[in-house]
Formats: sequence, structure tokens, C-alpha cells
Amino acid sequence: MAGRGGLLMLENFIGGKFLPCSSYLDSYDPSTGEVYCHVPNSGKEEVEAAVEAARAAFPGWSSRSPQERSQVLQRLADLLEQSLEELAQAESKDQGKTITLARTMDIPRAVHNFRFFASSILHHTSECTQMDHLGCLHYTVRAPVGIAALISPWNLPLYLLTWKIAPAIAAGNTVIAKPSELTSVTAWMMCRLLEKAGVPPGVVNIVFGTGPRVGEALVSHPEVPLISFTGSQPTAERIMQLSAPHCKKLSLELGGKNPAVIFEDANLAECIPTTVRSSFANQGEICLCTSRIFVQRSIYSEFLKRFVEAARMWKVGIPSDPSADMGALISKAHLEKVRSYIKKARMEGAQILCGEGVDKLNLPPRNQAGYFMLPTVITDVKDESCCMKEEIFGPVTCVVPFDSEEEVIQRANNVKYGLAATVWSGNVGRVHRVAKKLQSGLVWTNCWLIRELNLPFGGMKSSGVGREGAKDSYEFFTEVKTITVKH
Ligand SMILES: NC(=O)C1=CN([C@@H]2O[C@H](COP(=O)(O)OP(=O)(O)OC[C@H]3O[C@@H](n4cnc5c(N)ncnc54)[C@H](O)[C@@H]3O)[C@@H](O)[C@H]2O)C=CC1
Ligand SMILES: N/C(=C\C=C\C(=O)O)C(=O)O
Repeated sequence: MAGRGGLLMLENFIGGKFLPCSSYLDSYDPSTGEVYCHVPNSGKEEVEAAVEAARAAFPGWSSRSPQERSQVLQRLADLLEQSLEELAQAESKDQGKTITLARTMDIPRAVHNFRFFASSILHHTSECTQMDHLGCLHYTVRAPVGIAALISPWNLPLYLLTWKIAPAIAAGNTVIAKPSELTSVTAWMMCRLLEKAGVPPGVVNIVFGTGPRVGEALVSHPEVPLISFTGSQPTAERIMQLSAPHCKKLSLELGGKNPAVIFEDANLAECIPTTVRSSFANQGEICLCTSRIFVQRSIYSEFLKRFVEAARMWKVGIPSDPSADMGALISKAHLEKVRSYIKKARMEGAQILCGEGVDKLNLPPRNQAGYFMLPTVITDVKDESCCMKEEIFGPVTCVVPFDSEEEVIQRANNVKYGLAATVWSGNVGRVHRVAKKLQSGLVWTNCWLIRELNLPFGGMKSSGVGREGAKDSYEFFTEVKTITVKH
């Protein structure tokens, strides 16, 4: 919808209707730095309206059979798929990611999220045990919890929002979703498909706006008993504080400082391109991206040379260029934050081998004010450096040598996060041993980001609380009850 100055103007989606808001935020095109869209700056009033709509829709939706809900999800998946190109274009423009990534990863995964949970909801069973000596039978039943608050970040906008909406509504909850205020467009576009898919009014409500205003109103609302959040650790802490008085159910998917552990028997022909991708895909703005690369000393020099050559080949371009490997970072503030780590690394005496401040970025004149930076490789950096400890969430990766298996496990685990790791070795025994000892919710060996949605996804330590996936999401989005029958 066109608004002020011909710019796109989004509206909240509450109770099946698009509703304007009394104030709006500017949303920027990361590839030019220009405002191109206005996003509702919602607050308490909009959350109240959404809670009312979600409450009214709950009895009808939760009493439908899983088969009926599954059919609605399947239709929504089909409609999203029919709009794949339009959604990919919008995601790429709004987020700064390449059109190729939006076409091949973000939107297909959003479609798959609905198809996957439409299917998995049909296959859950409950537990039953017997105590014959007491004449008792025990069994469990599960029921949807109620109104779910779903808060998602800006890095994989529709991908992560649908990863929450699909299991929540498949299990019979109604939802109030809040996408990041920086990337709201594809969520709004999806709302246009809900009625046609057969989603009843009030089952999916979307309120747009900032964390402190609408996010806090949502997570502290007494009638919202569960929250699924993906984002930063400080925000998760705030959500925990606000929800504590109500003992809400929480699923928190947070950041990472993910190691790649590369042994001397690794297949470098596979390892190097995959580790370039795991470091720089989506501008390094994926919580699963590699940001500490530990390489066994005997292959360190060779690895470093080949890795830097490959990183230099990783093409930074405007998001609409289908040959670009990397687009623009999300915002000016984020670009500055990422750059500040390179500055700190230099001050600490580390070497920047390629990228920021070393190589030249070539951009068309129209994109000179966009939030671009080159893939950057840091070395000669200490494990205690902030570049090796903190989540940078940009196209920056550190490479350091190691000598032994025990040493590298200890160093890889020596951060507060525990989300994802990769291990590269041709020795099967070592791969299993190291994977088991890494403090990480996910370990990919000789590969990266191959997702099996049936299995638990999430992190340990400061990387989160809880897991999501077929069974885990079902358990999170339902409340279980144990019933005992004496016969
Ligand atoms: N999955 C991940 O690991 C992600 C990590 N990050 C990390 O977080 C850093 C900051 O990015 P942000 O966008 O600021 O992340 P954030 O955690 O502030 O934002 C994530 C979502 O939470 C909402 N939010 C923010 N404050 C809130 C509050 N008080 N109550 C309720 N909701 C709130 C935001 O509006 C957004 O929808 C990044 O540089 C990166 O390091 C960011 C996005 C995803
Ligand atoms: N949570 C994030 C990525 C999840 C990926 C997946 O489920 O496949 C993130 O980057 O924030």
C-alpha cells in the first residue's frame, strides 16, 4: 500500500483486518541508506486489540482437528510458494540480503516451515503407562496453551517468523507476532494471504513496531502465557525479567560465537568453500555463522592462504545482482558496530588479512551510502580478544592455529555462547569424540547448515533456553496433563 510521499506504508493485521496506526517508523533500504517504507509504531493499545482478537479466535481454532488445521497450513504454504518471487524481491530489498539467497533459502524455507508443521502435527502420540499392581492406568493429554507471543529478528525475517507461527497455530494456539521493526515487509505481505488460505480472523495477528514499545507490551501482557523469541541475549534477559512475574513459558533462541575446528586430515577442497560460506553467508548475519576458525598448526599456513584467496572471491554486490554472494548489512548502526570490532582488533595488534580497510569496495554511485562491507579475515588474535569472545554478527571471522585435540576443545568451549560448531576431519572416531565434547547445541561435521527440522534446534549456555523442532516445538506450544485412571 502506498503512503506518505509514495512510500510503502504497512498496517497492523489484527482480527483479520489491516488497521492503520497513529504513528509510524521509517524503514531504510540497506543498499542505499534511503527511507523506503513506513512501519507502524504500535504500542499497548494495538497489543490490547490483538489480545482481544486472539482470545476470541482461540476456542474455535483450538477445537478444530489437527487434520483441519493442517489443511489450512498446507494452503498457506501453497500461496506463499505462488508468491515466492515477489516475496524474495521484497525480502532482499528490506533486509539487504542477496536476491539469490532470498530466492533459494529464505522464502523456500518459509514455505517449508508451513508444509513441515502441517505434516508433523498429524503424527504426535501421547504417553501411557500402567501400574497393574495398583489397578491404575496413566496417560498424558496435550492441549494448546493459548495466545503465543512470537518475536523475531531482522536477519532471516520471514524464515524465522514462520518457524514460530507454523508450529504455534498447528498445535491450536492463536498468535500475536512481532517481526523486527527493521524488516517488517514480508510479514505484512503474508497477512494478505491468510484469509485465502482459510486462517480464521484472530488466529494470526501481527503488530509492528519496536521492542521497547510494542515488544514489551506484548511480553508483559498477563493474557499471553508463552513467548518464543529469537534475537540478542540482552533482549532475552529483559524478556525473562518482564515475564517472570507471570511464570510464562519461554523459548529463547539467542546468539553464538561459533567455532570451526579444522584438523590436518580435513578435506580442504570442501572445507574452505564451506567455511567461507559459513562465515559470510547473509553478510555473516546468521546466528549459526562461523566466527572463530581453529586450524591445526601443520596446515595453518596453507589453509590461511587458500581461505583468504577464497574470501576475496566472495563477491559483495547490490542485493538485486544475482551474481552477488553478499549484500548490505542491516543498518548504519550495525555496520558501525561491526566495523568497530576491526578497529579494536587492529589496536590489539591483530592482522587484518583481507576486507575492511585492506581491500577496495566497488559500488555503483547510487549505493555508496548503503551499508556494505567486505568479507574480513582477522588473524594473530588472542582468545581473550573481544573479536574472539563477542558475537559480531557481520562478515568478520578470526583464524587461529591449534596443536592438539584436547587444547582445541577447551579453547572452542571458552566462550559464554554454545550454539553451533563445525568439525572438519576425515577421522570418524575423532569427529564423534570432538562433536560430543563441544559445548554446542548443534554440531555439523564436514558440512554446515544442513537442517533436519525434526530434530532439536537451539543452543546451550548463553545461546538460549529450550529447543525448537517437530517434537520440541509441539511440546513447547502445548501444555501437558497426566491423567490417572483407577480401574
Ligand atoms: N538469532 C540471533 O542470534 C540474533 C542475534 N542478534 C544479535 O543482536 C544484536 C542486536 O540486534 P537487534 O535487532 O537489536 O536484536 P534484538 O534482540 O534487540 O531484536 C530482536 C527482536 O526483539 C525485539 N525486541 C527488542 N527489544 C525488546 C524488548 N525489550 N522486549 C521485547 N522485544 C524486544 C526486536 O524489536 C526484534 O523484533 C545483533 O547485532 C546480533 O549480535 C540479532 C538478531 C538475531
Ligand atoms: N535462529 C537463527 C537461524 C535459524 C536457522 C534455522 O532454523 O535453520 C538466526 O540466525 O537467528
